[in-house]
Amino acid sequence: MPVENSNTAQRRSKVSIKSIQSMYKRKEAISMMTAQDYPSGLVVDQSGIDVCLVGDSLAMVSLGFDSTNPLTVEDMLHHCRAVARGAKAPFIVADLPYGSYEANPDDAVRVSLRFIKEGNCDAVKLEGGVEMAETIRRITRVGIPVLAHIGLTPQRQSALGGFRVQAKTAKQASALLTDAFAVQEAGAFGVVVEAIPAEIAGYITEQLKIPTIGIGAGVHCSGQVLVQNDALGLFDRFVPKFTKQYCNLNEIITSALREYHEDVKTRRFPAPQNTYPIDAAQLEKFYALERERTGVHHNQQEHDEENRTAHAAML
Ligand SMILES: Nc1nc(=O)c2c([nH]1)NC[C@@H]1CN(c3ccc(C(=O)N[C@@H](CCC(=O)O)C(=O)O)cc3)CN21
Ligand SMILES: CC(C)C(=O)C(=O)O
Ligand SMILES: [Mg+2]
Repeated sequence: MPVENSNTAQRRSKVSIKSIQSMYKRKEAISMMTAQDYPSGLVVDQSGIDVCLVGDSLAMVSLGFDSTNPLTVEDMLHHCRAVARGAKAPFIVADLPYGSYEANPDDAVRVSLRFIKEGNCDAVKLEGGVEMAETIRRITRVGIPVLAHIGLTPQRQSALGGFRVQAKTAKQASALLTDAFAVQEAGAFGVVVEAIPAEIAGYITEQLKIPTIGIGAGVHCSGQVLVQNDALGLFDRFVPKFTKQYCNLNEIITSALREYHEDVKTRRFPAPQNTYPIDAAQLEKFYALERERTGVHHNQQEHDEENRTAHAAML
């Protein structure tokens, strides 16, 4: 099968904050997908997706934690750098890790600068509404675009009582709208709205003059985001209602690895085409050297015979 070489494939141009704003103005839906390493960043790049989120969900999908909270800044920077090597064209947003930005705006500015300077990202994302407005203002003031995240904020799952749908009551919906206005006013270039009723997300989208990026928030948002592992069927824990699984990579990969395992056991792999030859004269010479060294006569036919005997004994 011919494999498209990324060196010869045409490179699309870099998505900027300006292109995001122009998509929003044209009412063109913004597509965003997470990535956590070089290959997952590469496929986000190759599939034409606009925005690549290095989501802290990687704590769960790549590192196997039960929540996003244990992820450190150093962990996240390591993943961001790998994603950036693969996702050349998409606008790259880094999720600020839990505990790195909440205590005060100075911390938030410092850590955000690290994600631009050392993480090779274009923007940062942080969870919170009204209470994070001052922090968002401070980060944007030093020239770093901020994506806000309201509704289900997974880093606060303990206070929320788990990964629960938000804004299901009129009062909570009003509070969420207040959060949305606050992050917009603070200078966020967009806001992720997670796990809220579609009508509320649609209403917030109408009210704002910055794009809403929905995950479990219905079709009326300005854009959509999914965790790549969920979309590809490469995660073993939960399947949120809002996920659309486009393929089942877990199944495909497991069956491929089973086949490999069988090939090794049955010695179908490696086949001659996976094997390096040696010039016959050189091989004869080598055996001659060995005869001299050991005094034992040894040739390839004998060697093959030994292998067959050993294999038969194993079965
Ligand atoms: N793989 C993965 N995908 C995600 O979307 C994701 C993560 N990890 N980690 C961080 C957060 C956690 N998220 C989640 C996790 C579970 C549900 C979930 O199970 N929701 C229930 C509804 C619960 C209720 O009744 O309110 C569902 O059935 O969709 C939702 C969001 C979203 N984020
Ligand atoms: C689900 C998205 C929005 C996220 O925050 C993540 O992947 O961490
Ligand atoms: Mg996140």
